[in-house]
Amino acid sequence: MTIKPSCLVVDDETDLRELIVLTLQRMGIHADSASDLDDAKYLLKRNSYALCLTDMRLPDGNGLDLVRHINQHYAGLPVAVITAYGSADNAVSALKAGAFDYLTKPISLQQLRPLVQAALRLSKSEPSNSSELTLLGNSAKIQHIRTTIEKLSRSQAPVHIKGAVGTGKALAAELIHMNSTREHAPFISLNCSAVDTDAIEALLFGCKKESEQEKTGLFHEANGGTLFIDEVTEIPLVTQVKLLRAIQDKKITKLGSSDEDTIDVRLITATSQNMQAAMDNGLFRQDLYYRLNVIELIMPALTEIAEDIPLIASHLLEKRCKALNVIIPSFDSQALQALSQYKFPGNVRELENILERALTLCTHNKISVSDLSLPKPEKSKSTGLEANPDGLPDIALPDYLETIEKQAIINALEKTGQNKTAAAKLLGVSFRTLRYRLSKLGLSKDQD
Ligand SMILES: Nc1ncnc2c1ncn2[C@@H]1O[C@H](COP(=O)(O)OP(=O)(O)OP(=O)(O)O)[C@@H](O)[C@H]1O
Repeated sequence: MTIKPSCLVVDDETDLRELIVLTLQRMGIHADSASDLDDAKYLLKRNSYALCLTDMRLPDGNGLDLVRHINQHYAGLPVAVITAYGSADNAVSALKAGAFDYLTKPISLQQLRPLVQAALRLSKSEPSNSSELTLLGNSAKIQHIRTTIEKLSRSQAPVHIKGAVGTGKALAAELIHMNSTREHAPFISLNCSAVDTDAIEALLFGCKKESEQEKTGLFHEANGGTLFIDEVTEIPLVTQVKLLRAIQDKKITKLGSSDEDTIDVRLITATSQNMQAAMDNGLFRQDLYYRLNVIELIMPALTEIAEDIPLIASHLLEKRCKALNVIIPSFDSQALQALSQYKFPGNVRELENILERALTLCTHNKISVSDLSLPKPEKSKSTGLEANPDGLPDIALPDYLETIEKQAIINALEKTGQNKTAAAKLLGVSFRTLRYRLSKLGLSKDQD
C-alpha cells in the first residue's frame, strides 16, 4: 500500500478552500484544511505534510507569517502562497520570505498541478549531484555562493545574477536548475547579446505568422524546466512588456498570434551591465526588474577570490587534459604566482583561454610563465600618434585612426576569447556599438 502525500490548505474562504481540497484529492493527494494561522500551526505540529498552500490574508495574521513559521520550524516543507490577481508585491514578498512558489487567484488546475508536482518532488528528494558541473573555489565568497545556490534550488522564485563577464553566471544558473526539482526538465538558455535585438521576441515567445512556418519559442521549450536569459538588458522595451506578463500571469502568446499558452517555467536572468544605469536611462523597465530580481546572486570577479586562483586553475587544467586525453602538466611556482597576481578582466573564462594556450605551448609537462603569455600590464593611455618621432602618422589620419581602432578591437576580442560582450566592456563601448564597428571595419565574422 502506498501512503498518499498530504497537503495542508490554509484559507479562511470556505469555498476556495474546499475547491482546492477537492482538486488535490482528485490528484491523489490527501488534504487537510485550516481556516486561520492558529489552526494551521496546530495541524503542522500534529501531522507531517509534503506541501502547504496558504492564502495571503488570514484572520489572525498573514501568509508571510506562516511562511516564516514553516521555514523556521519545518525546514524542507515547501510552502506556496495564494495571492490576489495582480498583486505583484505579495508574490514577490512571499518568495523573498522563503515561499517556494505562489498561485494567483483565480486558481486553475493548470496552475495548481505543476506546482503540486514540484512540491512533492522537493519534499521527497535530496538535491542531486548528478551533473558534472562544479563551482570551484574554497574562498568564503565561493562557499557563500554555493550555499545560496543550494537554497535557491529549493525555490521557484526568479533569480537575477549579477557579475562581470566570465564570472560563472551561466554556470550558477545551470547549477540552480540541476539541483532543483526541475533537473529532469530542460534547461534552456539565451544570451541576448549574441543575437539580433529584433529577433529576441520571436526567439523567446515563438512566432505564428501567416506565410511563415510556426515556430515554438524558448519559453515553450523550457516548459517544466528553467529558462536562463543572459544579458537581459539587451531585451528591447516592447519585449520587456511581454516578459513581465509572462512572469505575472505565467502565460505567453506567440508573436502574431492571440492564443495564450500557460507555461510553467522558472526564470533566471543575468547581466554584466549596470542595471541601475539601464533603468535610469529608460532602457530597462523598473517593474520588470523588480519581478526578475526577487532573489539576487552576485558572482565575484576572479581577483576578488584570488586565493582560489591556483585551485581553479589546477582543476580546469585537469578537466581539459582529461577531455583531450593528454598528460596533465604541472605549473612551476613562478607561473602560479603570475596567475595569482594577474587581473583577469575576462575572469574565469579568460583563465580557461590562458590555460588552453599554455597547454599547447608547454614542454616537458611543465607550464612556465612564458607559456601563459599573460598580457603585459597596460601602458599609460596612448593615442598611438606618438609612434612617429615627429608625432605625425605616416598615412592619412582617417586610415591611421582606423588601424588603431581595428587593433584595439582585435586585442580586446583576443583577450576575451572572442566574447563580444566582454570585449565591448573592455573597450568601454556598448555591445551594439562594437557590433556596428566590427561590421564597419570589415571584421564581423563569426566571432561569438
Ligand atoms: N567558480 C568556477 N568554477 C569552475 N568553473 C567556472 C567558475 N566560474 C566560471 N567558470 C567557468 O568559466 C567559464 C565562463 O563562465 P560562465 O559562462 O558561466 O560566465 P558568465 O558570467 O555567464 O559569462 P558571460 O557574461 O561572458 O556570459 C565557463 O566555462 C564556466 O564553467
